[in-house]
Amino acid sequence: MDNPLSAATAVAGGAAAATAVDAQLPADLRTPLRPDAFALDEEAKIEAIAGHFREIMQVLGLDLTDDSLNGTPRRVAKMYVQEWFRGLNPEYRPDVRLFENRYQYQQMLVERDITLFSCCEHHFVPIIGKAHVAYLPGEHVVGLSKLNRVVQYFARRPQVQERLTRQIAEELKNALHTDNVAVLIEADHLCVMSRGVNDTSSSTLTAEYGGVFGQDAALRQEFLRLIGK
Ligand SMILES: Nc1nc2c(ncn2[C@@H]2O[C@H](COP(=O)(O)OP(=O)(O)OP(=O)(O)O)[C@@H](O)[C@H]2O)c(=O)[nH]1
Ligand SMILES: [Zn+2]
Repeated sequence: MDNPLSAATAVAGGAAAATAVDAQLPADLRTPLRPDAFALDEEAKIEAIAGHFREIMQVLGLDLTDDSLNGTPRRVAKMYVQEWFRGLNPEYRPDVRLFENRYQYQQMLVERDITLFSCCEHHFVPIIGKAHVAYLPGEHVVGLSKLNRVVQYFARRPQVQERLTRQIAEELKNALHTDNVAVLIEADHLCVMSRGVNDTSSSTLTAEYGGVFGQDAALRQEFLRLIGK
């Protein structure tokens, strides 16, 4: 198949858009993207991926005239572009709305058990788990759902759990104007469970403690207690 990026569907400005992705994060935390990451629009990406996935199925020997298999290449392509890897598109970066902390709430706020669905960038199979985030409010508080949305935005990419954890923490620090942010992720990696070592009982925990969470062991303990650890 021809390289779809050399086709007439390529649009000017793609390079500029790609460098804007994760620009708010330190360079070593940005998801590695090609400069032409946005040269194709969503529909062109779905078409191109469907074509490639059709070839994979054909190489595997599957009969694509079968009415159950026939729609699979496009189904997978749509799932990749619009669902699993939606967080690669900076148009979906959540707008984190802050409110004035009129009630002078000073204690830790914890959003726990946030549903986490991501994809292992080494094997392209799911990572499934929970994220727990906390922050100490200053002059502002955040709309609760925005915490979940930030988790989901970075999760919906090919990922390693360490980078995902730090991306969420850095984004929240920027958005909430405070370093006092904690993120803990516990997740099952299907690449560990379903292949390779085939271990279905182990899980992976990662954490990032910013500001006073990094300095104050009692505060960290309180966070861990509140999330049931
Ligand atoms: N650090 C880290 N490693 C991960 C993550 N997800 C998957 N991996 C690991 O990435 C590694 C890739 O190692 P390779 O030896 O190149 O791949 P492999 O031959 O498929 O490895 P096995 O899984 O041991 O069969 C594996 O050890 C995976 O368990 C993650 O989020 N963080
Ligand atoms: Zn993996």
